[in-house]
Amino acid sequence: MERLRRTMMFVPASNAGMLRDAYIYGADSIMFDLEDSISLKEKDTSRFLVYQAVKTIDYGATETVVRINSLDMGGKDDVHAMVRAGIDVIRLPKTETAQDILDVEEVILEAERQCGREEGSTRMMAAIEGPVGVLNALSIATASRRLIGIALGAEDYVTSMKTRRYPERNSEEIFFARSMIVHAARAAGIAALDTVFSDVNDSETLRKETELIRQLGFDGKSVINPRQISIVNSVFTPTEKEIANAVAVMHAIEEAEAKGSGVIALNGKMIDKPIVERAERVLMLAEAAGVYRKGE
Ligand SMILES: CC(=O)SCCNC(=O)CCNC(=O)[C@H](O)C(C)(C)COP(=O)(O)OP(=O)(O)OC[C@H]1O[C@@H](n2cnc3c(N)ncnc32)[C@H](O)[C@@H]1OP(=O)(O)O
Ligand SMILES: O=C([O-])CC(=O)C(=O)O
Ligand SMILES: [Mg+2]
Repeated sequence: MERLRRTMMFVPASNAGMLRDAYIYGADSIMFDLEDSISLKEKDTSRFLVYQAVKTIDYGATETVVRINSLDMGGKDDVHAMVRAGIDVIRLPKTETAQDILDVEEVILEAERQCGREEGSTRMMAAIEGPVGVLNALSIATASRRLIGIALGAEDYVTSMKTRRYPERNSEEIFFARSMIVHAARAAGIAALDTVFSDVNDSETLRKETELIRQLGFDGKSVINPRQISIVNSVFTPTEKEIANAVAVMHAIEEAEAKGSGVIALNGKMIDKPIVERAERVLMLAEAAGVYRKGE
């Protein structure tokens, strides 16, 4: 079954209390940040705090991700510590080329060998946060078998594009980047993850933005605050109506197949292979989210 990645919550690694409690809020993944939310002075202590947290806290089914620094800014030490601690996924920020991925992968492999961790078991994801990365999205997404997904980092992206974010105007300034990322991820068969929404008090706009990215085909979104989790999770969880429709589609196609046909009408709408595939995916996501059980 596909792993749910509806929400990936950033947790500043300098905050021991947040590191301890981060998994209780129900995000599918938690992402310890060693990069831009950490001041230069705090980098070493933050790395040590995450190392201790990942080694000693049982995060249960929650996926653990760490956002490292670039390799020339402490990223090598980040990778070694995180691989040793047993992190699930290493996220490379500001990825520009496939070579960036290969360079980090080399350090990961070296770290796995040094600490006796199974080779290949540390997964990776790449954040794309600038025009070069956006234009290279497909080669980045296909650079390594370790990659579980690619993500947009829109705050850095709009800064390098000399604009800002306009969530109140349908975010047209990031539509091209989002489209490139979702296409590259789908072409590579990995997850597409959207960027953060930074106004933690504006739940209405967050919901609208999440509905838009679901419409574009994304799997989930990064969040920065526990209050954002239930909103994003609910948008990415199939509704009762969607589940009932998917079940009806599966019944209809079974009926058609029993009669030797691959097409049938359901309430006036044609059902054939791609519609059945979509229904199967709705049921798989619903099952993974615990709102549906096969056979119901
Ligand atoms: C562009 C980028 O790079 S984005 C990625 C980097 N940025 C980050 O990681 C920021 C993460 N988020 C935060 O630091 C905070 O949520 C802020 C600064 C945005 C808002 O802070 P606050 O207004 O204090 O948050 P709020 O009052 O909602 O906090 C409520 C509770 O949730 C906890 N909490 C808030 N954010 C987080 C988080 N990201 N992870 C874990 N716990 C959190 C708080 O510690 C607090 O816990 P408590 O009730 O036990 O004291
Ligand atoms: O990756 C993210 O969503 C957060 C981030 O660093 C950015 O937007 O620049
Ligand atoms: Mg960024």
